Amino acid sequence: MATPLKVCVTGAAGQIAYSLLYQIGHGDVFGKEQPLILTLLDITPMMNALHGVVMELHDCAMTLVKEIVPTDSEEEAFRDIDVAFLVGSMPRREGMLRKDLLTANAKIFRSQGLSLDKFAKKTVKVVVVGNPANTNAMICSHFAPSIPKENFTALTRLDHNRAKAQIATRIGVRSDAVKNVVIWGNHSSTQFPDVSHATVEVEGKTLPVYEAVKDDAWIEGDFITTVQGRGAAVLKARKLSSAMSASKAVCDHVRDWWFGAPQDEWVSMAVMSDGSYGMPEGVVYSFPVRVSADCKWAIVKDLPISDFAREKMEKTAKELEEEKKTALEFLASNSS
Ligand SMILES: NC(=O)c1ccc[n+]([C@@H]2O[C@H](COP(=O)([O-])OP(=O)(O)OC[C@H]3O[C@@H](n4cnc5c(N)ncnc54)[C@H](O)[C@@H]3O)[C@@H](O)[C@H]2O)c1
Ligand SMILES: O=C(O)CC[C@H](O)C(=O)O
Repeated sequence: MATPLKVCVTGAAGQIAYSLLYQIGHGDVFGKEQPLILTLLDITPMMNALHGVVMELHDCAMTLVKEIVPTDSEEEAFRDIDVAFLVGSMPRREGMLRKDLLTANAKIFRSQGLSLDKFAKKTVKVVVVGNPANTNAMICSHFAPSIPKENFTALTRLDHNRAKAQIATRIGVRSDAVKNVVIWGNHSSTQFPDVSHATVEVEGKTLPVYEAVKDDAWIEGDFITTVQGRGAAVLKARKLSSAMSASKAVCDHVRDWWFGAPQDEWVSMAVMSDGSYGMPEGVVYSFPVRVSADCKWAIVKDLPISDFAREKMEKTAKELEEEKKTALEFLASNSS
């Protein structure tokens, strides 16, 4: 049997983790042959609830899970880990602005960046889910300088899945018939869900999405605002943020990173910008990426960009630059 992979989930007593942990333990992310050691981090007041989650994980009788370590210590949670799912943070409640989250959560990601730098393997792969996910990933990477920048990503796969589902429903096909949508930028209401390069298979024929939908006004209007506002709409309806669809998307993101995404398709991942498409370097920006079987992602280059698209891509980039400035200034004046 393979050596166990050491995987950490933070926010392990929260609602996303409650769905996510079963999927990881069941082999949906790292495969059905990969044994796992799970380290579960949450804050001290949540330790009782976390013990309940551990009891349930045991009761799932999952053959791949060799050991479960619940803890409120970052050192214990991150020591020698291969993969980190950074879910733990305060979610937005109704009435809160995203900006409120920035300062509430920035300190968490500074602390976790510093601890990853000290305790995790240098090859650790990190996906940040806790909001504002892109900027939290930037902070984490900033405070973990000994870990390569390409090992830090943030989740925009939920937005990617939402975009695919909206198009598939509109055309009346399965969601896997829709390929190569792109989420550009921030996991926020400024994100740009773009289907100008996307295709859909309808009755055995591959068509551009624009041609199959035959309603440019919808694609450039309601489709975009629906995807941009989907998280807020779920929050309004449930009074809690999306957890089932978020955990499914986290699994899609890390499984594709681990095993490679299908070669005829790209996926959206928020990664450290290298300036591609003229977007600013040093912010964690969602791009279309191809992922190879050796766990390496690469931004898809040279897609033609219309004036309509560029304006939207720049707007979301500007928001990320502002978030970065606010977060780093806040952390500089709040040193503990
Ligand atoms: N990127 C996305 O697509 C996406 C989608 C949905 C939700 N989210 C975000 O994911 C985060 C978690 O959502 P949730 O619904 O599971 O929230 P939740 O409140 O149910 O759970 C969050 C958990 O994190 C824990 N936590 C807080 N500070 C911590 C710390 N320093 N270390 C470890 N754990 C800590 C809390 O105690 C809690 O158990 C939120 O920020 C939410 O906005 C992101
Ligand atoms: O707080 C929000 O508006 C969004 C919550 C979450 O990130 C989502 O996309 O479902």
